[in-house]
Amino acid sequence: MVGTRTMATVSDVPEFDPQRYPPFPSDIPTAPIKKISLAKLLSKDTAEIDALFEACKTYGFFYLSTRDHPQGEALEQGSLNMARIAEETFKLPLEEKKRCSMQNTGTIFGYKHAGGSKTDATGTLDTAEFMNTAKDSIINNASWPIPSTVKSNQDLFEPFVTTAHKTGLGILKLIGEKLGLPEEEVTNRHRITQSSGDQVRMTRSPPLSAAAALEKQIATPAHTDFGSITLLFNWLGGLQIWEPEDPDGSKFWSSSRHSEKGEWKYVRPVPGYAICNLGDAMTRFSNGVLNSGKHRVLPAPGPQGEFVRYSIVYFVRPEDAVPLQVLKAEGIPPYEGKEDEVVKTAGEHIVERARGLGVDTGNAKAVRSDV
Ligand SMILES: O=C(O)CCC(=O)C(=O)O
Ligand SMILES: [Fe+2]
Repeated sequence: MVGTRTMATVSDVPEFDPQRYPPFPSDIPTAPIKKISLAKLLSKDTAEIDALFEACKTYGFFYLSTRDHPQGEALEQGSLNMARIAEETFKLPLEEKKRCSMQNTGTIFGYKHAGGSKTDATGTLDTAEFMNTAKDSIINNASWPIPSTVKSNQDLFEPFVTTAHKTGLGILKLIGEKLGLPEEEVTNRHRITQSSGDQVRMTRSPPLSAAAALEKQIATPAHTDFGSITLLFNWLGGLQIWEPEDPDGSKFWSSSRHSEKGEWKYVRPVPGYAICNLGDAMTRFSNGVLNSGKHRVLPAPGPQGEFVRYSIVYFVRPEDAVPLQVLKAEGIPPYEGKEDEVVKTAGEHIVERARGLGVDTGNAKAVRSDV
């Protein structure tokens, strides 16, 4: 395989080419996250919904099948289209990528160059490039700058965004039902027509280097996603999730994720499955019942580490105007904080997170109100 790669000229060989990737090593411990069938969820299979709910209360991560229902097949095909566009996008001249930089949008939409954030206290820089395209640029004519490769492929973005949003929302509704939330409590917070932080993220990070320690090659540092649910497509390993040592020692898994005790476990990429995880908004809405799992990305281990790594992510987030507060339902412990606590909206929270990433959000509110 590698032989063919070195014989061909660089431009002949796509970087994103899952056919060429060797399997994930069989001798590395991986996180035991559950496989959930999209077809069974869509047919309201109660045992499958119970398994989904259990996954969301523990790891907050699960595999979602993409080959047992046409909706899943559309998602998988869409993710492949997105990854091919990602390769074209990252090859664009730096000026074109910087025209769309997060600094220019003043928010989390747009381009982040590799090395845009720190991965540890000694200032080691991350190695992943991101291009984030707002759902609202695709569906609702928002005027954020987008690169030429996204503009010329709007016809491929549109069905991917629509299907990913519909799939994510469908899962959120099932989880909401288990918590005792009426369906509209979930749907009215995630309408595709409303301004939100939903986005398609394309990522690219370099192969494993023998010259540096693994901890100095972090593509994306430890974080939790801050929306409601994330649909992730990756073809090479490298994603790790945090497994707390004693999750039952805390009242909820969601609080044990802050524990210093535990270990990072790789998530094996499995053909025919997306990886889904909940974000912080769901932990907040459910007062800690649901877990937004901590994770990070390293270069892929073993022979997979020879390849440039791409991933495609769709983030479903609450509408900008939604207050991030505990919801009332039978399955949610009542909020015990101050009644008069100032509650942030999802839109405000996003501006804060962007600032945390070093983005100058000085005029972010003015820009966002254009949407
Ligand atoms: O690339 C991956 O596998 C995960 C990316 C991720 O966690 C993120 O973009 O939030
Ligand atoms: Fe993430």
